[in-house]
Amino acid sequence: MKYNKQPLIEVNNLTKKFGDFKAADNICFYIESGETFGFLGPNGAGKSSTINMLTGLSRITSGEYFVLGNDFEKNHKELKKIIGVVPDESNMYDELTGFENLFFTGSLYGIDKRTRADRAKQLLKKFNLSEVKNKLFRYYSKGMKRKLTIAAALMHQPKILFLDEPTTGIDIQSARDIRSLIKQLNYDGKTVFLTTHYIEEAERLCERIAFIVNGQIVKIDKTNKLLIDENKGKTIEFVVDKVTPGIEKQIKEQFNVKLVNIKSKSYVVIESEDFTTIFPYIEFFNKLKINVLEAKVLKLSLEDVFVRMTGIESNFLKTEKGESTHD
Ligand SMILES: Nc1ncnc2c1ncn2[C@@H]1O[C@H](COP(=O)(O)OP(=O)(O)OP(=O)(O)O)[C@@H](O)[C@H]1O
Repeated sequence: MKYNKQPLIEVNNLTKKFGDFKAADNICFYIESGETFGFLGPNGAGKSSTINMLTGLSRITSGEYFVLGNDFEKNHKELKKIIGVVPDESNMYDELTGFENLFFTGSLYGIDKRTRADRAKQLLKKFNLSEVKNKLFRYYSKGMKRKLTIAAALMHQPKILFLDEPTTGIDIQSARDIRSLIKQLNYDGKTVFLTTHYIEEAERLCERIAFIVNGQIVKIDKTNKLLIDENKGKTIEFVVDKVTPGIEKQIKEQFNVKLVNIKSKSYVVIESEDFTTIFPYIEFFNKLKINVLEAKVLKLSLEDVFVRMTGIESNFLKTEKGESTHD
C-alpha cells in the first residue's frame, strides 16, 4: 500500500464472517494522522461490521489491522488508549448525569480525579452541554445523548475518533452541531474515521472516502479527486425546439462523442471526452433548422459518482426526510 508517512491506521484484507456470510470482505485501506476518512455505503453494506472490528467491539475473522504499525489484536489493551469510539447505540448510563458519565468514563482510563473533572467540564462546554451537566442522561434529548457520547469518547484524548453513523436518528439542528464539532475536532488535529450513509455528510466532512457495497470497498480516493476525475468527460444538455429523425446518428458522425441521449422531443444530452465549447453544436443544430433554447454543461455530483461506481440508486443514500445538511 502507498502512503507518505507511517499511517495511523492500516488495514489489509480485513474480513468479518457471520457463518458463511461475509459482512466485510477483504477490506484494505489506511488512514494518515490528521485525516477525516469516511466509509460511505447503504444500509447493510458492512460499515458497522468493519468499524466494530477496528474498535475492538468484535473479533476479526481474518486479515491484518495495525495501529501506528502495531498489530491491534496482539496489543489491543495498549492500543485502545489511542482510539476513541462512538458506537451507533450510546454506551452512557441513564442513571448518571452528563457530568457523572464523563467523570466515570475518565476513571475507566485511569485518569486522576482532578484531570477527569477538568476535562469533563471542558468537554461539556465545547459540546454546549454545560447547562444540562447535572441532568440525568435518561432525560437528555437524542441529540444531547449523541453529543455526550462523543464527548465521553474524547475523555482520554485519543489520537483517532471512530464514529459510527454520528448523525443518524437525531434532529436537524443537533446533526448540524455534530458536523461542525467533527470539523472543529479535525481542525484541532484529531484524526477521524466515520461511517455514514449520507452522501452530503461524507462530501462535507471527509477528505477521503471509501465507497462500501456488499462488504467490499469498490472505490477509495480523495473526495475532490473523485469529483475531478469523474468530471473529466463532459455532459452537455441541450434544450431544443424539436428533434429531427436520425439526429443521434448525425451527431455521432459529426462529433467525437461517447453517448447521445434523446431524452424527449426537446432534450438532447451528449457526453464528450474532448468537449471545449458549445458553438460547433449550436451551428450543427442550426443547419438542421433546430433552435437551441438552452445549453448546459452538467457537472457530476458525488452522488452521481457514487451511483456510477456502484450502480446503487442514490435514494438509499439520502439525508433524512426534510433534513438539509447545509450548515
Ligand atoms: N451479528 C450478525 N449476524 C449475522 N449477520 C450480521 C450480523 N451483524 C451484521 N450482519 C449482516 O452483515 C451485513 C452488514 O451489516 P452492517 O451492520 O455491517 O452494515 P452497515 O453498513 O453498518 O449497515 P447499517 O447502516 O444498516 O448499520 C448485513 O447484511 C447484516 O445483516
